[in-house]
Amino acid sequence: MERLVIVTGANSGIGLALCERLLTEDTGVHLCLACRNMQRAEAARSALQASHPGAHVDLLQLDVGSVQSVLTAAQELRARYSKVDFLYLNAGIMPNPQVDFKALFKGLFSRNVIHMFATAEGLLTQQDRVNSDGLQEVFTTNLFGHFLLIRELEPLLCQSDHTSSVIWTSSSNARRSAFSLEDIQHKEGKEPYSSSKYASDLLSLALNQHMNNQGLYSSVVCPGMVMTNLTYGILPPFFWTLIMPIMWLIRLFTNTFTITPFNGAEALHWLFLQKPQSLDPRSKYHSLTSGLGKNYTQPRKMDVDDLMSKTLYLDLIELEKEVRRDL
Ligand SMILES: NC(=O)C1=CN([C@@H]2O[C@H](COP(=O)(O)OP(=O)(O)OC[C@H]3O[C@@H](n4cnc5c(N)ncnc54)[C@H](OP(=O)(O)O)[C@@H]3O)[C@@H](O)[C@H]2O)C=CC1
Ligand SMILES: CC(C)CCC[C@@H](C)[C@H]1CC[C@H]2C3=C(CC[C@]12C)[C@@]1(C)CCC(=O)[C@@H](C)[C@@H]1CC3
Repeated sequence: MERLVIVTGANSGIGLALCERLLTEDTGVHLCLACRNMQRAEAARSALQASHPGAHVDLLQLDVGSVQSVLTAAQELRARYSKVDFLYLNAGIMPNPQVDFKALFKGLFSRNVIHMFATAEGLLTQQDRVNSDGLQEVFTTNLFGHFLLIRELEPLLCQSDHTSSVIWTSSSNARRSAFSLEDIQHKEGKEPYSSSKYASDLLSLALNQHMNNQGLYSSVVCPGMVMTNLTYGILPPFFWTLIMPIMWLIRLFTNTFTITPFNGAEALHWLFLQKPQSLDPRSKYHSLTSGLGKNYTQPRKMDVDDLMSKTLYLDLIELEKEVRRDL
């Protein structure tokens, strides 16, 4: 039977590469590209249909950073479809990133150099802002908008005799110490990206605990270090041109430098082929590329605990009530 796959942030980078790979895997797949910019979404659909003539590709206007847009989009999805098989929560932002060059230089000569290149731990800060809903923008885009979308799509995701998969594009940059239950939106700190990605790891665990019995399974993925609009935004273009040979060289020493969106989409594609019941809710599934260019997926245990994940889940439900009240 035709499987319906919704991908947020599908017009570029890892999301678009995933769509390409899914159509190559299964020409019968029914894709829905959920994007904030319809011109870019149209361009993505044209590219997909050029390489896969006759492919079934729908478009949906969705800005996950806006509560009203999520509610409107979910209503449209409920009107269009009777069930959802895969929901890839892939849209994400890292606004105004700043590289700490002092830490980078220090790290280059430390024993942690590989870890530093794999996770960017301690290297990056961002400048967040408050959106028109009065919420932190990174938190809303990377986490809360997606949470609301799942809540709104429960009738399509949770059905008897049917399982559905929700797959978060998280990151190895997710770090417990960047996240606080006292400040889930990360209003205070300078690492909203890391905080939001750690929150997605916690939330995925909670979703499994609350919703597996309704047929919904959640997983998290790290695509590795991929050259996309998000990464190109971190340094000026001339700098990237300069260091690109170094990036390919680093790839020989770490399997996390997947570099191309096709490689980065490896774990997202791999999860499409698995039975959701067979997956480990406490593992993050990493896209990896060997020095010789072989792609593979590897589960790695996450630094998450049940109490934190449950508390975050309840806090998000509370926040959801508040934003609905304020609409
Ligand atoms: N690149 C990397 O090395 C890594 C990336 N990731 C994650 O992968 C995911 C995909 O990013 P990547 O492909 O790298 O980067 P891109 O910038 O290429 O893709 C991000 C996508 O998200 C969309 N998006 C951003 N904000 C919103 C919004 N408010 N509503 C709807 N869509 C939105 C973008 O749309 P638009 O074109 O309109 O901006 C774009 O399609 C992100 O979640 C990112 O955090 C994780 C680890 C590493
Ligand atoms: C001199 C060096 C060759 C310069 C490269 C330094 C940095 C700009 C990169 C080193 C590690 C990279 C990295 C990311 C972005 C660019 C670097 C900081 C990510 C943060 C991109 C988004 C993610 O989610 C992470 C998994 C990436 C981890 C590594």
